[in-house]
Amino acid sequence: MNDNESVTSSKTDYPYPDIKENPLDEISITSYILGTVLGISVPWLINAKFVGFPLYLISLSAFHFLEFYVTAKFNPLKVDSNSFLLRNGSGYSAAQLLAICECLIEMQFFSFKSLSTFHTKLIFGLGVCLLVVGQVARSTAMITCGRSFSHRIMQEKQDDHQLVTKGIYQYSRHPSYFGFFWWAVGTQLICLNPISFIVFTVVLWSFFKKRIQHEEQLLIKFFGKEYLDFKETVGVGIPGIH
Ligand SMILES: C[S@@+](CC[C@H](N)C(=O)[O-])C[C@H]1O[C@@H](n2cnc3c(N)ncnc32)[C@H](O)[C@@H]1O
Repeated sequence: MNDNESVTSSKTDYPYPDIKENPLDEISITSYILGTVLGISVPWLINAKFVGFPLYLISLSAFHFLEFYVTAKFNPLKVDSNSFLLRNGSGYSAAQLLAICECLIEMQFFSFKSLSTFHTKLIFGLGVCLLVVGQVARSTAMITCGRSFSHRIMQEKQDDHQLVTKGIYQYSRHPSYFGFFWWAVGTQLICLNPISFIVFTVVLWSFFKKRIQHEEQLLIKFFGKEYLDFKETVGVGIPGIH
């Protein structure tokens, strides 16, 4: 076996992910914790006073696991321990903490945290739909974009960076942001969290608006008219972001 063969998977052309960027102890512990949260939350659904909270924990652990898994499977050259997206900035951690505290406090002290009325059932049902659509869109976008996807915005065009306009990109030109936004809004609807619903919607809307503007300036620099034509014909799917 020569040096090249020793680092190349026999099933794909991809070199093995960089081991220095992928501390195996950290990755295995993170996966274990996410699996534990999922493992505790699934049986909790059966006897929970309010199913929104364990369902939220399930969607949160599945989301962060899938961020790493899909990157590792479909874009292995870009996978690293940050691919779980758990270190997604202090604002993101604070928002998730707020959502957990709000849900637990309101479950204790407020009667609206139950699926006993038509309105709460409707909000909960809408939340489940949004989080499923959001998660499917997010993971499908990462798979479709493949090697051109990166959690960090590329400031320089990489040799293997190709403009993706097919598959789910025919319906949204930023399907992973579309997915993230609606998934996050959906999580707050299933929790029946009025405060966090407003906070998540406003903060994520402003975040993606700025991010898309910045990302598109670079994409126009990389792909010129090809990107301008794409921008002209395909929308984003987040209200107020064009
Ligand atoms: C976090 S990914 C998000 C991709 C896209 N904005 C989305 O929501 O699906 C960011 C990277 O994807 C690249 N990117 C964005 N749109 C792309 C497209 N249509 N084709 C190829 N690369 C794209 C950007 O250059 C950036 O480095």
